[in-house]
Amino acid sequence: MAVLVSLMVIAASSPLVALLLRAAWVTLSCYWLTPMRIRRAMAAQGVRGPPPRPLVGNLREVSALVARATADDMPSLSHDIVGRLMPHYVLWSGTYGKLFVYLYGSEPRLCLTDTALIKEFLSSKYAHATGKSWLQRQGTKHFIGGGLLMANGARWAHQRHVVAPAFMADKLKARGRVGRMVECTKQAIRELRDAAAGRRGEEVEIGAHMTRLTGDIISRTEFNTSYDTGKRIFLLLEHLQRLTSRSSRHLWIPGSQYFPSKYRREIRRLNGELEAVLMESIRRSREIADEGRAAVATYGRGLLAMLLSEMEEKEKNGGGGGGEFSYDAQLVIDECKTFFFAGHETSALLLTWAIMLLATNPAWQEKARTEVAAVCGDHPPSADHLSKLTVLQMIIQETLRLYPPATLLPRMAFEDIQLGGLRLPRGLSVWIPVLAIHHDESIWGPDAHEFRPERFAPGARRPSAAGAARFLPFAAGPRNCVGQAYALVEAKVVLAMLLSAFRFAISDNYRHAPENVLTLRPKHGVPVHLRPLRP
Ligand code: HEM
Repeated sequence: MAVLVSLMVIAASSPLVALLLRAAWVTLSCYWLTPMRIRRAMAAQGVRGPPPRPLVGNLREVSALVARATADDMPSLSHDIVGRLMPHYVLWSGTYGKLFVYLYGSEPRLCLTDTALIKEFLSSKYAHATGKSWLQRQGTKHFIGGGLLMANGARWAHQRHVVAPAFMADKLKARGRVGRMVECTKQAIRELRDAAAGRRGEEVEIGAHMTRLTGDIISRTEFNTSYDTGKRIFLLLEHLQRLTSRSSRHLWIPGSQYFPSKYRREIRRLNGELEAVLMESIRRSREIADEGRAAVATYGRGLLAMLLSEMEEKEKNGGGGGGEFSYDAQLVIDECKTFFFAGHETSALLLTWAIMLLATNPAWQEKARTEVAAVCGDHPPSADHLSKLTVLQMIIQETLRLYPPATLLPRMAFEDIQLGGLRLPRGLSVWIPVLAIHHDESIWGPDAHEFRPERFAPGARRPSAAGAARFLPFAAGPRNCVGQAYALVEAKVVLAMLLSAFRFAISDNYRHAPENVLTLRPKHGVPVHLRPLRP
C-alpha cells in the first residue's frame, strides 16, 4: 500500500512518470491480466487448455510441435494430414476435449469444432460483433492494408456491399469473364506443351504454372492489366507476404510493431513500389475512361472499374454512398492488393491439389475427361456448359474437403457473445479448424481421409442437415468468401481445358509434404508427367 501511495505521489508530481506508469499498466493489462481473465471465464464454464507462459502463451509449444511434425516428408501418399499440420489440435483436443483454449502470445484462442455452434457463430447474428483481431490486422497491415479481408464493422459492411455485386454468379456469366479465363488457359496450355516437350519424360511442376495462370486470370478479368504488370504485382506481393510473415513472428512482444528492423524497412520499400505500380494502373484506367467518356461513360468491366466508379461518385458528391467509409485512392489500392492476393493463391492451390489427386486417381481423371468431351465436344467450355460438369464439380469439392487452402477460420469477439450454452467474453478469438472438421470421421465416415468424390454426387446422402458448417472451404455466413462463385467457375474452366489437352500422371519425383504457410500447399510442388492428347 505504501509503495502504491509513493508511486501515486511521484506520478502526480511528474507527467512523464505518470505517462510511463500508464503505459506499463496498459501493457500489463493487455498482455497478461485480460488474457488471464478471459481464460478464467472460460475455465469457469468447463473449457480448459494448456497452461500458458507470460507473453509467449503457448506459442513455443505450437511452433515446436508443428516443426517436429513437418520436419520430414510423409512416408506414403496418405491424405490423413491433420496430425501433421495441426499436431497441437490433436494433442490438446485429446487432453482437454474438442473445445479448448490456448494462448497465441497474449491472444486467447478458443478452438471451436461443434458444427451447430459454428453455423450460429458465422451467421449474420454476429456479423458486427465479430471480426479480424488486432494481431491479424497488424500482421497484414503493409501487405493488404484496409482491404475487405481485414476490414471490420460498418467499414467492412460498406466495402462488402460495394464489391459483392461484381462476383455474383449471374454477373460472372454475363460479363465475358469465362471467355477471358479460356483465353488465359489456352496460353497456359501452350506454355505447358513447350515446357513438357523441353524436358525428358514430359515432367513439369504444375503448381508454378497454376500460380501463373490464376494470376493472369485475375489480372485480366478484374484489373485489365497486362501480363507483365500483373506479373510484377504478384512478384512484389509474394515478396511482401514472405517478409510480413517473418516480421510478424515477433508481434507478441509488447511494442514490437515500433521496433526498427531490416524486415520493416524492406517491407516499406516494397510496399511503396507495389503501390506505385497499382497507382499507375489506376491512372491509366482513368485516362482510358476519360478518352472514351463521350461514347461510353464507363471504366469498363471488372472489379477495378467498379471501385473507380465508386471513388468518382465520392469525388463528385463530396462523400459517396458510404459516407466516411467511401473509397478513396488509398482504399482502392488496398482493395486491389487484397483481391490480387486473395483471388489467386487459393485458386492456384485448389487447381494444384486437384491435379495431384487426378494424377494419382486415373479412373476419376478418365471419368472427368469423358464428361468434358460429352458436354463441351471439341469446344472450350462456355458459361452454359459449366453447370453440366457435375463430375468435375464433385472432384473440386472433394479436393477442397481434403486440402482446403484456408485450414483455419479466425474471428475475434468484439463484445460478449452468448453462443448456445457458452458465454464468449469480449477479446476472445475463436478459431475454427476447418481442416480437422473436413477430416473428422464422426462427420464424414471411416473413409474420411480417402479421395471419394462420389460423396458429393447430386442426391448423395449429405452428412447431416447442418451440412453448411461441416464443409467450410469458403467459410460460411455473411463473411464467407466473396470470390467463391468466381473461384469455382475458374477451377472448372481450367480443369476442363487441361483434361482435354493432356493425360497426367504423378512423377516418381513427387514428395508428399503438405505444409501450412498461411495457406495449405505442397512443400516441394507437384511434378507431373503430361501426355498431350491433341496436336
Ligand atoms: C479456391 C479458392 C478460394 C478459397 C478456398 C477461398 C477461401 C476463402 C475463405 C475461407 C475466406 C474467409 C477468410 C476469413 O474470413 O478468415 C475467404 C475470404 C475472402 N476471399 Fe476467398 N477463397 C478463394 C478464392 C477467392 C477468389 C477467387 C477471390 C477474389 C476474386 C477471393 C476473395 C476473397 C475476399 C476478398 C475475402 C474476404 C471476404 C470478407 O471478409 O468479406 N477468394 N476466402
